[in-house]
Amino acid sequence: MISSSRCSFLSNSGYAGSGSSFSRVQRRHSAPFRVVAVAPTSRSGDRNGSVVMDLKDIKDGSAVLDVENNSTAGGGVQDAYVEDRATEDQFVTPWSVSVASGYSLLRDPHHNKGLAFSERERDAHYLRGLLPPTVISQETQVKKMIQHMRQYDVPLHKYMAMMNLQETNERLFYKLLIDHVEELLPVVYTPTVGEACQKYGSIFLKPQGLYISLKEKGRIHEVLRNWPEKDIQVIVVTDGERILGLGDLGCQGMGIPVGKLSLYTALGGVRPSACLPITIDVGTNNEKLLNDELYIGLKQRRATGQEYTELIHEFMTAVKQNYGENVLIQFEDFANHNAFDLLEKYGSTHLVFNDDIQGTASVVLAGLMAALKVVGGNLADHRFLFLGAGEAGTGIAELIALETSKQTNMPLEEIRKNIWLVDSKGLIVSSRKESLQHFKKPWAHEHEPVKELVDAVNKIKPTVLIGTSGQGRTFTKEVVEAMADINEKPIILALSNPTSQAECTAEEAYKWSQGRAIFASGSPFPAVEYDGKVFVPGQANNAYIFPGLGLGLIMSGTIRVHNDLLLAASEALASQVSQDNFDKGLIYPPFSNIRNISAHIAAKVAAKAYELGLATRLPQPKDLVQYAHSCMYSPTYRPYR
Ligand SMILES: NC(=O)C1=CN([C@@H]2O[C@H](COP(=O)(O)OP(=O)(O)OC[C@H]3O[C@@H](n4cnc5c(N)ncnc54)[C@H](OP(=O)(O)O)[C@@H]3O)[C@@H](O)[C@H]2O)C=CC1
Ligand SMILES: CC(=O)C(=O)O
Ligand SMILES: [Mg+2]
Repeated sequence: MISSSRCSFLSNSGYAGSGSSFSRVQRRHSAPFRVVAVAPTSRSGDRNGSVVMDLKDIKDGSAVLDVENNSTAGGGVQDAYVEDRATEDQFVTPWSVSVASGYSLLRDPHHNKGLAFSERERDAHYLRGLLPPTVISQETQVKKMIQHMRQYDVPLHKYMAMMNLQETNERLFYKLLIDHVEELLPVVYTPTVGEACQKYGSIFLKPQGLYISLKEKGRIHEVLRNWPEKDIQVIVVTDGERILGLGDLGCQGMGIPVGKLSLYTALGGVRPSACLPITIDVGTNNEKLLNDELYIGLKQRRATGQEYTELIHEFMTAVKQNYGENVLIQFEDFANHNAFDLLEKYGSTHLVFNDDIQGTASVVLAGLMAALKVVGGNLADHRFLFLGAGEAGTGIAELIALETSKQTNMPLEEIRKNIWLVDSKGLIVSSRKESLQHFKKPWAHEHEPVKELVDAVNKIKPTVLIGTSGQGRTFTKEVVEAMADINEKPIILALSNPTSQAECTAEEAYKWSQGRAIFASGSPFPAVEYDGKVFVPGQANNAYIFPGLGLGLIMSGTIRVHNDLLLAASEALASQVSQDNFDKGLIYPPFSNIRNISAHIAAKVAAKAYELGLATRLPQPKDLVQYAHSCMYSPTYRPYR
């Protein structure tokens, strides 16, 4: 056991984003400057394939090269980098100065502090005159920014303002998000991120994340090396085929990995420079996008079969080569015909986690564990019916079965018989078994065919109804009323995202059950007043789980995800629900306390990983909760020397 509970691996060596290009070079203005050309070929062996050049002269923190006075093609200014004087068909080199000072410091999102630069820093870093004279604290900046955000009526405008802040001042972005998490989560995450993905082509200003398309086949290792950070701990990757409940958005799905990773940092404390959002572009089958001149992705139909498999395999191999065994790869919003196979294929060779299958399962199981404290009984006493038998539905069903089996010592096959699923063709029953996708087969029980959900409710008589269909308003009045007829306190979870795809609204669930439903949804709904009582609906979203789970895996150096780690995460989350939360009708704790919750989840996950021998960071810290806290990134500004 190590005596210290301080984080020993997530070093923030003085500056935010310690792996960034600016941290590798001397920052003081008296140090020798280098000019870096962000050129595609590598001459000097410098990182990123950059070309390092000697300078003839340095003036006021800016670099001046001795260049020949070529003929001009417009411009005519004595520009140092030849760009203005090159003829239009001549090649120019995209120069940038690689020391964060002065003007470039203000434009470096990792180090920019805006008006919070102190008087001393303004002198030391050539900022005089580049900022208005006032100096304000980060707290005041947060106050100012939240007022700014509240001025926008349109959620998408808030989203764009938040993305702009992330690209301008990363620490302020995270401080704002952490301090106002309940207000801003629906902006950077579901539901607004869904609309942002749908309109990504037209709102796209600056690229975020890394794009790997079929064009890069055979060169993925090289493409990964173009990313400026080397010390990557978490990758969230999508191929954009099932973005929330919005279908195939192709390359525009990038909003999802970007959003999920901002939650890894804000909710789970993984430092931003260790997070890498990736979109794999194999084309899209979305006709609207294929015909949209503003579409940013490959305009071709999706590659499938061997072409798809080879690209993904090259990607998985390159990730391990570049970042090692311990990098966590989170698969996000793949279509189910690929998602289960990828998880199965890479589960034994990589640290992979499918958020839609596993993260969703863990968060829902936690909600159920909490709900049973209100409703009574054990998992084995309840009967479950799902609308939707894909990644989320069958993932949740399997984890419920696993936990019930552990609690009762009954075989999984027996327990599964209490869990029923409906897909687009109706109730999954044994007569359909031959034609079912492999992940549905374990749920094909003996029963006559049933087409409609309301009939399935009346026949199966579930105590818990879970929506994972991606189809809005499918929990109709008849369905909710049937649940309320069967149960004193029906548990109804409308998990589909974004809000437009939720199986029912919070208001509908409370109204149609006469205020008796225990309700939670994937996207947030406001509180509802019914019959003089205020009901606060909870948010059953995997965002409760993946940041803490990820932190637990990273801080323990765990090399494989095991179902017991998901169960540990569920237990940790369920244990954070207080009596006060229950009194308000909540089965999840509020997001306002999420960093503390994530630390508890991380600690439980790490403890289980150590117990199973999956953790490689030894010795095991004594106090894992304290250790998790100490590993968390803080967005507070650092003083610059
Ligand atoms: N709250 C959360 O944390 C999470 C929420 N989700 C949400 O869950 C939804 C589903 O995701 P996922 O499971 O990955 O998607 P999948 O595509 O894997 O599964 C969707 C399932 O819904 C079924 N379905 C579609 N239309 C109907 C219908 N009209 N009636 C009955 N069943 C229908 C499909 O049937 P068939 O197989 O016959 O096509 C399929 O079984 C999405 O909206 C997603 O946003 C997902 C992950 C996490
Ligand atoms: C929340 C999530 O992962 C989804 O809706 O896909
Ligand atoms: Mg998802």
